Amino acid sequence: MEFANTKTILGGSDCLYDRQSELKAFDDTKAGVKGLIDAGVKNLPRIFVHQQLNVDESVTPDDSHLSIPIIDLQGIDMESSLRAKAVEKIRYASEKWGFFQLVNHGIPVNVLDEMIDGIRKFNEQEIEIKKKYYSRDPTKKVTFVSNFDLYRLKAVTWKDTLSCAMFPNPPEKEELPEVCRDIVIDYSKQVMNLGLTLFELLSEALGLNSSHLKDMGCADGLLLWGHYSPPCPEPKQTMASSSHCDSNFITILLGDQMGGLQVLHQNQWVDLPPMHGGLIVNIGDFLQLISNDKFKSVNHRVLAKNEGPRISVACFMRSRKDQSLRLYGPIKELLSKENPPIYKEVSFDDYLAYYMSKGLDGTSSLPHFKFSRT
Ligand SMILES: O=C(O)CCC(=O)C(=O)O
Ligand SMILES: [Fe+2]
Repeated sequence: MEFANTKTILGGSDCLYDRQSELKAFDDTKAGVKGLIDAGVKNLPRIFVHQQLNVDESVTPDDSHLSIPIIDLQGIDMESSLRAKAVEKIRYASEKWGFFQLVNHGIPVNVLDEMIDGIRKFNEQEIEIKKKYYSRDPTKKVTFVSNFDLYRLKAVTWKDTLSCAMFPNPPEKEELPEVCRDIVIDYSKQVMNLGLTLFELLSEALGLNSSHLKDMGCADGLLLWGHYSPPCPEPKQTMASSSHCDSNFITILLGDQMGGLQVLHQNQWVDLPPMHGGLIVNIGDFLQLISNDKFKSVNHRVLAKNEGPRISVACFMRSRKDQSLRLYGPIKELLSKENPPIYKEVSFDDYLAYYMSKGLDGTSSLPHFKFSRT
């Protein structure tokens, strides 16, 4: 693959290039960013260069004021005072941070480690096997792809992703890659169970009946994304994930020990330090919408590193795909004269169509669905 000598078109003072061809050349390799490293690429191809990156303007929390809340789920089913404490902390975290970290969540640490290792094995196996999964077909339950929105992005991000739609209709076992199929099945089941508990706690944190969010279908679907970001030759010029908000209800995120995830809090990028055995939860746009802005879907991003690989697994809890036309609006029980609905009703499909058409440009899609009040 040739990146350096691609046709250059000069227009005005801007140096444009045949970007589409370079994107396509990269996509056609079906080998992702790992394929570039394997091919010995020493400089960052320009499709990956992000303009005006402020990667040095981040803060590493050294005091509790700037560290993401940690929620301990130990004993919450046995003791009502522990549950009340967890619910209160979840409410605070969901309102103020849109993110929290979970400990004692019930998924054994060896399962977490195996999940990370499964994604490593998938990416580090023979390219010919990986290539068979490379696809941008949204109807497929299992795909491997670099940058699902490759052709819409201003700059490509430094990562490859294995995507598995695991609930409500999981793929046949044989459809999942052999090197990680057992752990993908086991891990996603355990995350689904944890997700159900979290939706109970989130419902209670909103002052609703425990089963409210589950009954609305928030936990019907689970999409698992395993990200793999190999060592990057020029990490300060690109990102492993650009600034974005997730579109779904909640995301349950597992990271390895490399770090790199940052969350935008009070206008500062705050590092989320890796925590072995812990999980991260973040609120997505749809939960912000149905909670009428009580809970916040917050921008986050992942820095590229010159070491690695960095591996993470994001499980997106969302409604069933076959019910993606169901309309969601602010929950009636949360509304009052003082708290009128901020958003119109919208289906997940329509929301996603707008979210995707906008590309991950770092701005929220939510304002587009607000009632205009004059
Ligand atoms: O890799 C990470 O830590 C974050 C991934 C993420 O934000 C996403 O997949 O939406
Ligand atoms: Fe995300």
